[in-house]
Amino acid sequence: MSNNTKIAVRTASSTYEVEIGSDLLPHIGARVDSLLNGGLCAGKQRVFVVTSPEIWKLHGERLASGFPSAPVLLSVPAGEQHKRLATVERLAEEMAQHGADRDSVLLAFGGGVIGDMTGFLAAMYMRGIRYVQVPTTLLAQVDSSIGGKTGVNLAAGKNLAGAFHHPLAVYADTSILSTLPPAELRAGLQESVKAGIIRDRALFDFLDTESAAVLRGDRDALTRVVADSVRVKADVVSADERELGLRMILNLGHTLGHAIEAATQYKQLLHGEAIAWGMIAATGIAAHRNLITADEAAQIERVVRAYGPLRSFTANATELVALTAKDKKNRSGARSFVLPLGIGDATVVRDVSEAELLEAAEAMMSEVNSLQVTA
Ligand SMILES: NC(=O)c1ccc[n+]([C@@H]2O[C@H](COP(=O)([O-])OP(=O)(O)OC[C@H]3O[C@@H](n4cnc5c(N)ncnc54)[C@H](O)[C@@H]3O)[C@@H](O)[C@H]2O)c1
Ligand SMILES: O=C(O)C(=O)C[C@@H](O)[C@H](O)[C@H](O)COP(=O)(O)O
Ligand SMILES: [Zn+2]
Repeated sequence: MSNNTKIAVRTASSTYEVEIGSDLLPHIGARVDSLLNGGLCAGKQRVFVVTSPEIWKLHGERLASGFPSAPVLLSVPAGEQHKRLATVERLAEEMAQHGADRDSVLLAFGGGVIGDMTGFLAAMYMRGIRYVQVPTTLLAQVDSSIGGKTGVNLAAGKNLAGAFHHPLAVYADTSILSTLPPAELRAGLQESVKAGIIRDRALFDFLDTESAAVLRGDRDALTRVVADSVRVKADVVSADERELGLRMILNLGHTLGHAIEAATQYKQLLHGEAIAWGMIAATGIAAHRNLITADEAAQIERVVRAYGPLRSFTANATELVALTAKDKKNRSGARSFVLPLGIGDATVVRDVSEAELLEAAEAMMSEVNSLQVTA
């Protein structure tokens, strides 16, 4: 426990810590009780844990063992297709039936899907209650549990309904990652590759040279990747909480990635897999514009593919470009697009034309379609 890493997120609206360690689960109850000034032990406040049956079965006992009394469980099925308003409404009704009040605290115990929905539930239940993030996937530990972006998907597009609402704290227990399916680990690592590309050359190089250790789940390698990725996210969010400028760089690969997810009804690719395609397309656009050297563009593509495989999906380029019109970064009709300038640096441009985007989407779909033929 003494070797735990603590990284602060400091925004205008709140300050909180991300604690990363390898045996945190049984200690989270005490941490939360202390954040609530003893309110749990005194029986004054109640904790509602949002989780899935699979995650609870694997790790619930270790989490529950640290709480003075058993938390109320709110269950959601696994899968991105459940990240919808209907699920959040059902959870809010269950909370009300259990007598949750404004002093109740939600705890998100799952991956990004559960984290995003729990944060949104916390933002809207009785107009806002507190919540804690206990991320159980690599993706959630390195990215989604931090920064207060909460929400759900609409049929019209990804994350189109939501709110900014920060957690009280984030507890990332890296030992939980040992049960994560390899495909989920790989997909989550794409967000760390993204963090390296936009802001941290050393992290990118580590992911490049140590990919074998990282992919076999070596504890030390993963702990370093989690801590370095969290530092990138915490720094960016602390500088621009509401995504008015700098924070948009966290969206590298997401404009086309989100379009892929919406076009495939959130069922064919994992989030990290979709943004991997998006990062390759964005790097292609940057290379065409001579914003990045051919050598660095090739390195990015190689590392993204190392954390693949990039899997095929069913969509067409025109449809994908049309879906990017719903991107939340677009303002007053102008498209915003994140491009890498090199390894460790990225920018937002506002002049990517529809034709340029279509060309990149067509190049991507030609590879996707060739994968379908050979599969
Ligand atoms: N809010 C943000 O800033 C932000 C950032 C990045 C991504 N996201 C969102 O996060 C979501 C993706 O999150 P994800 O990749 O964690 O997927 P996920 O939440 O769907 O979890 C992936 C799968 O892993 C299982 N699982 C979780 N923990 C496990 C464990 N320890 N052992 C075994 N199985 C486990 C889950 O049951 C699920 O089937 C997307 O909706 C994406 O939009 C949000
Ligand atoms: O925190 C952010 O800001 C991000 O963009 C992180 C992304 O990895 C994440 O997928 C996020 O949910 C995307 O948000 P959105 O606002 O583009 O829907
Ligand atoms: Zn993402």
